[in-house]
Amino acid sequence: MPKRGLFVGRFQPVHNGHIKALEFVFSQVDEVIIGIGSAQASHTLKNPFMTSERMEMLIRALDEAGLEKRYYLIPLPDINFNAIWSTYVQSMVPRFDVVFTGNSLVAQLFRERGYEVIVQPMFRKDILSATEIRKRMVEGEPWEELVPKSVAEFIKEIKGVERIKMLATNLESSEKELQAPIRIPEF
Ligand SMILES: Nc1ncnc2c1ncn2[C@@H]1O[C@H](COP(=O)(O)OP(=O)(O)OP(=O)(O)O)[C@@H](O)[C@H]1O
Ligand SMILES: NC(=O)c1ccc[n+]([C@@H]2O[C@H](COP(=O)(O)O)[C@@H](O)[C@H]2O)c1
Repeated sequence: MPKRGLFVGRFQPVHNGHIKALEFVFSQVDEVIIGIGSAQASHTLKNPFMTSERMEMLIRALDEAGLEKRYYLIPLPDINFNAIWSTYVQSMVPRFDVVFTGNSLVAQLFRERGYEVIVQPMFRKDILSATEIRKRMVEGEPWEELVPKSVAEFIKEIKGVERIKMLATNLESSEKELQAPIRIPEF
């Protein structure tokens, strides 16, 4: 039976840290299950990309990195119920033997269910973070060097930066509306 590893992320967007982490995971097991977390979420500043777009980024980036082992991409909508989350994941994906993560909550939830958990190495977390990349996109700073070339091209194809900027503008104007003094209409 092939040894399978599970790796969960939101991939908003896929970046070079994910690929480095996945290179490590691919080196440890025969097959990799990649769970796409918060799969229901899109069009928000924290989760701008749809699951279909995140899948396309992963396919292109893994191809670019020459990671040719068998992998499965499985969307995982949030259930906001930590106590049963690992059991829920188990019900959504094929059998796996070991979990790779750098997220301490994910590690704890799987360890408590008896799974082997390997904390994967982190690479330049100061800049290789999706939060940093989204921030740079909103602020018009260079972000392309932090993601695989194929992902940068794809984000341009789908006008991803324009989407994030629009989401930031919408948020700013709704915050302004909330702060505006309440005017009582005169009758
Ligand atoms: N720089 C990195 N090096 C190695 N692994 C990373 C890096 N950044 C994230 N990961 C791994 O990816 C998984 C989380 O994926 P996720 O898409 O949430 O990344 P993120 O960059 O932390 O996202 P966000 O900043 O949007 O919260 C975790 O297992 C984490 O250990
Ligand atoms: N209760 C839950 O729904 C639950 C618990 C732990 C992790 N998760 C998800 O797993 C993913 C973990 O990825 P991050 O490392 O980006 O947090 C996220 O999508 C997160 O929402 C969900």
